[in-house]
Amino acid sequence: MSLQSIKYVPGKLDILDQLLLPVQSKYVAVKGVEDGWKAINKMQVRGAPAIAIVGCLSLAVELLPEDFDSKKSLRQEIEGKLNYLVSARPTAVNMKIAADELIALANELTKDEAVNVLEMKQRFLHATEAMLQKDIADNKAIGKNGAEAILNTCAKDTAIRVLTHCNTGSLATAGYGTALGVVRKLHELKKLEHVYCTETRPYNQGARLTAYELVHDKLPATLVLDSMVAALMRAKNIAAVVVGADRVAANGDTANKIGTYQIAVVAKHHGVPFFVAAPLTSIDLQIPSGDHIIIEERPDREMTHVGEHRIAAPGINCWNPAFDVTPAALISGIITERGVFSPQKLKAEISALVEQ
Ligand SMILES: CSC[C@@H](O)[C@@H](O)C(=O)COP(=O)(O)O
Repeated sequence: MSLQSIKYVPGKLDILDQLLLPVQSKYVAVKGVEDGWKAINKMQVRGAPAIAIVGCLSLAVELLPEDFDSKKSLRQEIEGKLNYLVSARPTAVNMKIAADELIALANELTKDEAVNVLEMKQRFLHATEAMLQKDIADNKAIGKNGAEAILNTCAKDTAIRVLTHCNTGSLATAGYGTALGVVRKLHELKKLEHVYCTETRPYNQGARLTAYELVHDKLPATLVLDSMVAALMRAKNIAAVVVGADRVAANGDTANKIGTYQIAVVAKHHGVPFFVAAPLTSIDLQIPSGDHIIIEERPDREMTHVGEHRIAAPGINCWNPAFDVTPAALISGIITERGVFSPQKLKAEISALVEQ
């Protein structure tokens, strides 16, 4: 079974259908933007970084065979299609940030008189293709920074037991993973005694995807239900929690998979450090706090059914927000490829980095 969620060569994009995992490992072709939008919306691909990469590469696949009579028409096509892709899922910011950067590039190339329409298309395609390699490099740096941060909170030679939520691994990214990259790095350093992963109802990213990755990579791991987190912290001496992010606001408030907030509350009660691991492309300095994050609500069916089998009483009302916002005050550190930031200093320190 494969752990590569995205396969791309110029003109051809295939994604591992995450709706079928772990029972079936099947790749589906994404032939253009419409396929990309549907794959993201239906969650055949999911996880904030993977959503952005698949969205942008779906546009690359569509543009490759097309001819444009002017840079203006190419620019219009790029802008319209990217904005459409942003609308597939609202909470994760990575697709929006990627779209803004690529639209800015298209604007720049349109104005540059030394660049013709063919060159403009080539330069645009290269920019989208570069996202795959950059994401893996960023994740490796996140893994290293996060492992160091967790080791720094523990006495020397302590056996590290960590808890993670949702799926943030190879399947949610171009490879290696963010929070799961931190866990992988601890294991590579021979410092990981055990990782616990939550089931992550209702879509079961933990039980289906994270558990699949952990078994595949032979990490010492145990699955727990979402309702077991407090008991787990009391019984198993958890050294740290590490989770991913869909959007981090300027004040450090973090939207992530539903259930993250209650894990952070429980971690605070037990004095367990709670880390968020995310690339800079998940950080939205444009919004002051988590109150401005749109939380996606998903169909009732994800709660009432497991596969084709109904588990909830027919007729019951459901509320199914896919994400929640963990207040910055509950977060010990935000681990990025450029270092670990305290939520309170995030905006100032990241702005200074970006200006460098
Ligand atoms: C590296 S993935 C980070 C987050 O996107 C992840 O924790 C998460 O919440 C994914 O939600 P999903 O609804 O599966 O796309």
